[in-house]
Order: sequence, then structure tokens, then C-alpha cells
Amino acid sequence: MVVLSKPAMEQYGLVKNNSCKTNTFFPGIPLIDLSKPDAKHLLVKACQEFGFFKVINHGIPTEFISRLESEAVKFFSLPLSEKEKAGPANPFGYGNKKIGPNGDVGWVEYILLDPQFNFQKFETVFGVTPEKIQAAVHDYVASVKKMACDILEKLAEGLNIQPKNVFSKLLMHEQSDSVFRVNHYPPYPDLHGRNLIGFGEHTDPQIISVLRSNNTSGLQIALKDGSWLPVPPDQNSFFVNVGDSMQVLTNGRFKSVRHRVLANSLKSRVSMIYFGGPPLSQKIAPLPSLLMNGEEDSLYREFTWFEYKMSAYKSRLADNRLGLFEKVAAS
Ligand SMILES: C=C1C[C@]23C[C@@]1(O)CC[C@H]2[C@@]12CC[C@H](O)[C@@](C)(C(=O)O1)[C@H]2[C@@H]3C(=O)O
Ligand SMILES: O=C(O)CCC(=O)C(=O)O
Ligand SMILES: [Fe+2]
Repeated sequence: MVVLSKPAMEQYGLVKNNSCKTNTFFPGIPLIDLSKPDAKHLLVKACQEFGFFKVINHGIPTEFISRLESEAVKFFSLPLSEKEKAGPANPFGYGNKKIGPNGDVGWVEYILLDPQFNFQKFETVFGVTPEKIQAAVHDYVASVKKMACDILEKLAEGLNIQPKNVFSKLLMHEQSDSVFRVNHYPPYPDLHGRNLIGFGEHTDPQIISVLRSNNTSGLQIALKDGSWLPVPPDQNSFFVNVGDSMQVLTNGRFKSVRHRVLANSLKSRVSMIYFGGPPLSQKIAPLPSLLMNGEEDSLYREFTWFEYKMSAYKSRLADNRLGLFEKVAAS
């Protein structure tokens, strides 16, 4: 990344170092052991209260994680001119500082991939080893997707709805519109008590997002009172976000969590995120069984994932994207 002067860095957004919840009593990020029988109930509770949790005993082979991370680190270490051959990210490819099509910026560089992977665009960049990278992405994504489906099935069981694949089938569908992203947040020079925004606050539009990072801090989630809670990094665990589409499918029971990343002044952060989405034609509406078979009103007007995605790509990162689809309460 190019070194910038302090005023130039301000365009990425700065926050005071003490702007987060650190001293108020807080029980901590929900921790779910996927191998335990009570996982399904704890998952439901975490999705209702935070829309966010950490999982252990996830079954993802360490080798898949380290292989992909080391390929990603190699890629991000290339000269900018080489990396740019895989860009711009519109929507897939290499991106640097610009996030999305509507003027958002952050102290981040990234690769966005369609997990059905068309690596042709990357062939020139990855040179002799496109197959190696392709295999690393494939193994990692297949394994994380399986875990995401396991979590979604446990959630259906915990909610007492049938069939248990009611959510997971949307990711398993051969036309599932999922996205895979690797973010790199380089360290930045000291800004006298200020933190630089790496990835601005937002909610993820899809059903579920599964994140793994190296041991560098930066991720924060918004609590109900609007304060920011730093998420301690843990390279051996995965973090899961409820996305906007899941909030709608559950008629608002599960919360799509607002989150952001602050860049670290000392260490690089590398994160890999699988965003599990449904097929484009999928109707997104509360499940009838969660509307008490007609007793409860839907909070949202009906839409397809295609419509929501189109609308999301017209929005700015921090926008309340679901707001446009909420039904106005009758007076
Ligand atoms: C500003 C934007 C970037 C984003 C597309 C959008 O217009 C609004 C949603 C953003 C987001 C957030 C979660 C994921 O990182 C992402 C890939 C997604 O599906 O929605 C990004 C989009 C992006 O970076 O292109
Ligand atoms: O990089 C991270 O840790 C999170 C980034 C994120 O929220 C996203 O890419 O949607
Ligand atoms: Fe996100």
C-alpha cells in the first residue's frame, strides 16, 4: 500500500481510541461449542440477542485455513501493479481502498470471489500456481459452507421449525448466490490516539456470514444501545453474523448485526469471509411457521434476493438497507 500523509488518511474515517465499550459490564460474545447437544438453543439465543457469535469445535481442518491464508498473504505482498491486474472489483476481483460502487472507502485491500470461481481473470497474477490457489479456495469454502449449513440446521431445530433444511437448502442450492472475500488491513502510522476505519459500519445483506481472521484485533459489533464492542481475535475459531435476509426470514427474531473493522496500528489483519446467499430468484419473506400460521403480520414486504441485491448495490455501506423493505405500521 502507498504511504499517505495524515490529512490524506483522514478520508478513510477516524475514531477516538476510547470510543468503545470497555468498562461497562458485559457478559461477552456468545461462544457456541458446535459439538454440544445444547448448541441449537444457544445459537437461537445468540441470533436473537446479538446476531453474532463465536464457534468452536467447528470441524474445519487447520490445514485448509493455513494453506489459504498463506496464499492470501503471498498475494497481498505482490507489488500493487501486479495485484491490480486482478482488479477492479466490479463486483469480483482485487479492490484497494474503494468498497462497493458508491464512494465508500476504507484502509483495506481485498479480493472478492464468486465461490463458483472463475480464475481466468487471476491467471496472470497468480502466475504459475492458479490451480494451487483454486484448490485452496475450493477446499476452504466447501468446508466453511458445510459448517454454515450445520449451523442453519441447528437454528431451524432450535426454532422448532421443519424441515430442518429450510434455511440450509438456500446455501446448498446449486445456484446459491454466495460470495467469498479475503480482506487485508495493513498497519498504519500513529495517528495520536485515533483509529483508522478499515471497513466502515454495515450489515451483511446475505443470510449468514462466516468469518475467520488471523490474531489481529479490529472487528467490532454494535450493541442494542449503539455502543461498539470490540471482538477479541481468535485465529482458531470462527465468527458468525446474521445477515439481513435471515432477519427477514425470521420476521425480525434474529438480528442482522451492524459491524465494522478498525485498522490496527501495529499489525496486519487478514480476514476471510464466506457470505452465504440464496439463489437470485429466491423469495425472501418470513417463514409461515414463524408467523404463527397467519397470526403474526410480516414486518417486511415481499421481495426476491435479486431485488434486494440490486437495491443493496445502490446503497452506501452504512445505509439501513432493510428500511426500504419494511412495512409501514398501520396506525
Ligand atoms: C457499499 C457496498 C459494498 C457492498 C455492496 C454495497 O453497495 C453495500 C453492501 C456491501 C457488502 C457488505 C458485505 C460484503 O462485504 C459485500 C461483498 C456484500 O455482499 O455487501 C459488500 C459489498 C461489496 O463490497 O461489494
Ligand atoms: O474483515 C473483517 O474482519 C470484516 C469485514 C466485513 O465485515 C465484510 O467484508 O463484510
Ligand atoms: Fe461485513
